[in-house]
Amino acid sequence: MSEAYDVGELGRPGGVAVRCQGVVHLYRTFEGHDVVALQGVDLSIEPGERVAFLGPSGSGKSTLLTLLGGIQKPSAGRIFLGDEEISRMGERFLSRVRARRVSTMLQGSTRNLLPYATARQNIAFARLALSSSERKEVLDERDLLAKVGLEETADQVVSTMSGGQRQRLALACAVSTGPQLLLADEPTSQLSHEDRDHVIGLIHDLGDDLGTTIVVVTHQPEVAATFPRTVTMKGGRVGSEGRDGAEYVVIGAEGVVHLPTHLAAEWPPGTLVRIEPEQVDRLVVSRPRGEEEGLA
Ligand SMILES: Nc1ncnc2c1ncn2[C@@H]1O[C@H](COP(=O)(O)OP(=O)(O)OP(=O)(O)O)[C@@H](O)[C@H]1O
Repeated sequence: MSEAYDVGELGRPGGVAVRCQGVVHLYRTFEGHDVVALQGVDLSIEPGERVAFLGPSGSGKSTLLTLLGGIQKPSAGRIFLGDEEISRMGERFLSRVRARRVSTMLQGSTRNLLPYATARQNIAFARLALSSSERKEVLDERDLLAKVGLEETADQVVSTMSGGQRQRLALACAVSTGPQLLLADEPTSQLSHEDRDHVIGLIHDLGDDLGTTIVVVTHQPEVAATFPRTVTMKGGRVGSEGRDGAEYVVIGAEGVVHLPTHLAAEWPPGTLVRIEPEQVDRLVVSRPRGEEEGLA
């Protein structure tokens, strides 16, 4: 692998752009079958943008998040953070990206924390890979714990904390390295409404303060509604996107367009349609006359 990557250059304060080109990911099961989790994801996220990934179970949200976080490498396709292609980086560089530039909160707070350590010790552990000069650039531990409302709990052991406290600590650990990209898989599932709103509010506050690019996977409409952009995964691809409350379907590879979910049952696979350009920015999709009656 090239020695040219300067991971430090990825790490200027603020957010980083994320770009996926034709990303495919397969899992090999114990039985030797291949499961296609992602089948051609094209996606661009601007520096500092905040995006919620939505979609049915199994549509590939978590897989995409782990690829963006450099936890797994895609089977095919390319992923860029800024100008650097993480899908081609060797493990040595990738581990530095993970330690300093991208933080991933996995699903379930306990997977992100050391249960028998205190809040303070967890933050120290998350920062182990930072150099002494990098440590000077990141938020002071006391300020960080105060930001997430845990200043009184600094010396409390994680296993004695409530679910909301743990998730706030997991967030503090994730941002303690000053990442340019924060990825969070279902950070508010299994929390009370009050804790959910608190954690999501903190994620947005940190985005406001630090300019971090933020991607959150969620099944909760209340959480998705707080994000200016939503990306809905469908069958391992980006099916649709929401921008400022309006929903758009996304033209995929080879011009493929997913139907809006509420129409998919009415227009099943195999339905004949005619596509006519009405204007340069307007297409009309229609079934040939009589086709409606012909459908089951
Ligand atoms: N480790 C694995 N081994 C084999 N198949 C896997 C593995 N992880 C995920 N998959 C499969 O890949 C596909 C995408 O899974 P993924 O977890 O990314 O979807 P998801 O949209 O995050 O689902 P959920 O909302 O349930 O978390 C699914 O078919 C899933 O069964």
